[in-house]
Amino acid sequence: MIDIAKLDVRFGTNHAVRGVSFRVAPGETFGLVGESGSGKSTVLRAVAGLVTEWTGRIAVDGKPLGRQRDRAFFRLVQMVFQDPYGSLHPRQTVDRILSEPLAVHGFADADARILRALEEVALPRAARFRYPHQLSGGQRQRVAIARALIADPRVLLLDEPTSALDVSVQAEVLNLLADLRAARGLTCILVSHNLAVVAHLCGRLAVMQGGRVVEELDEAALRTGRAVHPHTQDLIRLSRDLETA
Ligand SMILES: Nc1ncnc2c1ncn2[C@@H]1O[C@H](COP(=O)(O)OP(=O)(O)OP(=O)(O)O)[C@@H](O)[C@H]1O
Repeated sequence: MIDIAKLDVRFGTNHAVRGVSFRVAPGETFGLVGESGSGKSTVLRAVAGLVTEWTGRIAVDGKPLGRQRDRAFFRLVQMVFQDPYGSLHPRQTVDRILSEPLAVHGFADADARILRALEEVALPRAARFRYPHQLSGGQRQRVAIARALIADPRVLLLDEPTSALDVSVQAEVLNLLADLRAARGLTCILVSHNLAVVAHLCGRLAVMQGGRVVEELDEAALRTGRAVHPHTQDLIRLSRDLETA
């Protein structure tokens, strides 16, 4: 369970997130959608402990989080970023990339876990000894997902996890994420500017504009296309345009 109440984030004079509140039930995938600069990533990064200039309340599994997080938190809550090239160390093999979190969290069965993780994200065993530049964009994102999951987190924060990928592999990675969160019972927040991507994975979502949540939609509203806020209508039109482009 993730509980966010009256979250405010300021970067100097820029009031980036303004009183955002929502709850994510255990095992649910909640979407945050909105145009560029609306504050989606900042909300996610505050939950992840990567942004510390926030006020309000963030709680995971009933436990309120402080601005500084400990090692136990980073085992529980993991994040996948948009650009796997940027988030994977270019001079580390996949084996090293996957070994590091296991060493940090003191796992003794690293070898078996790495092989299981590769299988889980449908990468061949041979990928273990490759460097990021020797993999395709989709394969790199699979490595980033494997790294996020290798120490068995409960919460997965996904920041535009498919937008840096070719259209042809976006659906593959989205389907992989859907399978993994179901198999592992993960609680997820998915951020995207593309409502179609969010609707694919999320039963509920919040629409952000100018740092605020302007509307929360559930599955029924998504299915019927009912959206009362004009900004949501704009996002629906935009994602249709992206689909047909
Ligand atoms: N580290 C930072 N320092 C200063 N300003 C920041 C920082 N991170 C984000 N901002 C500002 O906060 C606002 C919200 O940015 P944020 O990245 O959360 O938006 P977003 O909706 O995720 O946009 P995008 O889809 O383009 O990533 C923007 O005005 C941005 O410039």
